[in-house]
Amino acid sequence: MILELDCGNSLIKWRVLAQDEAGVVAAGVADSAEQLLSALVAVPALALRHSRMVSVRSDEETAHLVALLAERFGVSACSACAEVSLGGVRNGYEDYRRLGLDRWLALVGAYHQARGACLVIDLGTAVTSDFVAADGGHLGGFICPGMPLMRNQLRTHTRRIRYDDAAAEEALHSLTPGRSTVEAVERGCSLMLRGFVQTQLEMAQEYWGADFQTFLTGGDAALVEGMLPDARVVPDLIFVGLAIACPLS
Ligand SMILES: Nc1ncnc2c1ncn2[C@@H]1O[C@H](COP(=O)(O)OP(=O)(O)O)[C@@H](O)[C@H]1O
Ligand SMILES: CC(C)(COP(=O)(O)O)[C@@H](O)C(=O)NCCC(=O)O
Ligand SMILES: [K+]
Repeated sequence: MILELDCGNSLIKWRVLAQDEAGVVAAGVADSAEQLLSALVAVPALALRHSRMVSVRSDEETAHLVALLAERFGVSACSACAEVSLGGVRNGYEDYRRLGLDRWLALVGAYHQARGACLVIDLGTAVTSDFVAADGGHLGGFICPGMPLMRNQLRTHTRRIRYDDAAAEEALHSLTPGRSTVEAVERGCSLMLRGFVQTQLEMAQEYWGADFQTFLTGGDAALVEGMLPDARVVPDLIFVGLAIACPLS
């Protein structure tokens, strides 16, 4: 079996594939390395032979996780690293090592599936967009705060914005003007994200007309899914790129 990990700033997304990479045996999200280990131990008949991972966390935190996996399961994880080009895509950053590895793998995965120009939007702790031209040239992208960061900034830097997570979820069932603090904040932040996404779409149209595909991924993709009926929602897009970055043989 193969263990795949995507360590974002908020959550570790994990899944276990059958040895032939054909199917997903188990999958989940974990808050911490400890929670990940408990979830893995609970997978029936777990027999890990390989592991690959991508992390945007600190080098220390990533190394700690690699060490834990080696100790507990005897696997040495392949960690995706920065590259100038991969899977037909050329990294567009001035310094290719500075592009977030999650962005890199998501856009490599998207280009692999689109085989043409694509716009990749990842809604997690941060929201990122990346533009890849039909010839595989990465044009660059944008980073802005995601939903968790926007709401926490408001909660932390004001005196009277206070509400719990359950109320937040409820508030997003509509986007009409808020009639309570929680509705006003959650809907306001959600509209900011939609405005960002709309701008990305317009920019892609300026570059490529109608000749591109939009990919949505990340834990908060559902917040904007409705405004992009033609987008491909691919929750495991980073894992598609990860398999290209760390092939088994
Ligand atoms: N099972 C879950 N547990 C917690 N948050 C979740 C879950 N599923 C989706 N989310 C949402 O995903 C967001 C985090 O997205 P994610 O793409 O995992 O971020 P990151 O890659 O930065 O860790 C959270 O803001 C939350 O709204
Ligand atoms: C932009 C990010 C913080 C997004 O992280 P995420 O929301 O997926 O946890 C991450 O890709 C990152 O640390 N990037 C390095 C800076 C850059 O891409 O320019
Ligand atoms: K992200």
